[in-house]
Amino acid sequence: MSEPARREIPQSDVRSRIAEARSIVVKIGSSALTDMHDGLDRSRLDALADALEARMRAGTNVTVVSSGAVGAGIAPLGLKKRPTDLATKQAAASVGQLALAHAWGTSFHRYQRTVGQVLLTADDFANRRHHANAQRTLERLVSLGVVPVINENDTVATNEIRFGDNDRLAALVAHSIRADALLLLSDVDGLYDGDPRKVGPNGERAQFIPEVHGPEDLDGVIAGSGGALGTGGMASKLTAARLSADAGVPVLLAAASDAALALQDASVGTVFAARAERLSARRFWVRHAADSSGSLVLDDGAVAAVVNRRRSLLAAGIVDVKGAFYAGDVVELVDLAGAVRGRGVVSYDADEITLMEGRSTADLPPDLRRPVVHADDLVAR
Ligand SMILES: Nc1ncnc2c1ncn2[C@@H]1O[C@H](COP(=O)(O)OP(=O)(O)O)[C@@H](O)[C@H]1O
Ligand SMILES: N[C@@H](CCC(=O)OP(=O)(O)O)C(=O)O
Repeated sequence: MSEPARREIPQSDVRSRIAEARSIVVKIGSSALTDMHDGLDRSRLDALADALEARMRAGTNVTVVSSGAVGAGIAPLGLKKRPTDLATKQAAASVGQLALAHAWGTSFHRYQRTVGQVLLTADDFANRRHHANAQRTLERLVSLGVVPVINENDTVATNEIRFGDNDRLAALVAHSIRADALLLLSDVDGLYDGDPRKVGPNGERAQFIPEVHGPEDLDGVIAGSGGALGTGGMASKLTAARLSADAGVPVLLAAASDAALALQDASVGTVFAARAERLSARRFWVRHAADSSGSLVLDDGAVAAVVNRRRSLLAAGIVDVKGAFYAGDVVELVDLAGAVRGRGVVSYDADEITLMEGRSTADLPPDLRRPVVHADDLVAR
């Protein structure tokens, strides 16, 4: 059978920016590294290490986020398919992570390159001290010429091992280490307007989207689920790409089998342009990294003021307070219909806001006249 024709992809500013990035985060999905029956695919890891090493030799700092621990634990545990219950998933991740880290070490050892394992949870980005420590470790590893290989710390993940978390984790890492580009390598060669595995009744196939510059380019796009090895599918990649674009980091989504070209000149896959105006580190943290500890329900006037006019939130527009939180915590700002319209850092404890809600500033005692959420600490959805 002849090779399918390579797609013609025009060069663009976003692609040049990714091709010339001095520091990149490369996230590799489970589906690109593991096979249900044979576990880790060593030849695919070797090919990825070849492409990553070539980019490092060209002068780029590379940080890897590697999924695949659960997938790599399936065969050694004698399981027939990806486990669905949390305890077995965590057991598989525990067994598989050791194999995964070892496999990366072996692949890079062919170049005398050392790898360092870093296990993180998204929660670590919500905790400023953990975040600062992780950031320092990652920067030090890179300055020592070591490839950090990051994965979610699955065995301590408190909720569950959510599919696709590593896409988000990779975007948080890219922001944290101030990377110039994020590459998401998967088993699909880019973004399509629908699931590329599906064929319509008249043989219609999903259309490839080479560049995304803003939400308008995603109109009508159906982001479907992932493969059998269990992942977040396209939806989690789009969320991660948006998060990264907010942070000012452009994204390339490509097939891991195209890693050599993706890393060499970004001439494959879909690119997501970064927003020209970056969110400040503080607002980025409020929107993406911090856990929310509760919520404030706002009346329509308050929603219009904070969402449309970017004003501070005053007590007068609050109709309800939910959850136990303290001054300095991040809360969700919810409208009367229950939709989340923003997030912000509160200046008061939940108990105090309960006493203040609905009251105009002039009616409040002098020590409670500051806005409940200052405009600088508030991000609209
Ligand atoms: N709109 C879409 N565009 C591209 N791929 C899609 C889309 N919707 C669903 N997919 C599927 O998402 C899968 C990639 O996601 P996933 O399996 O989570 O990868 P990974 O393991 O790399 O995180 C692809 O196999 C693809 O079939
Ligand atoms: N931490 C998990 C992977 C979670 C995840 O996000 O997977 P994927 O969507 O394949 O990147 C593992 O190593 O199996």
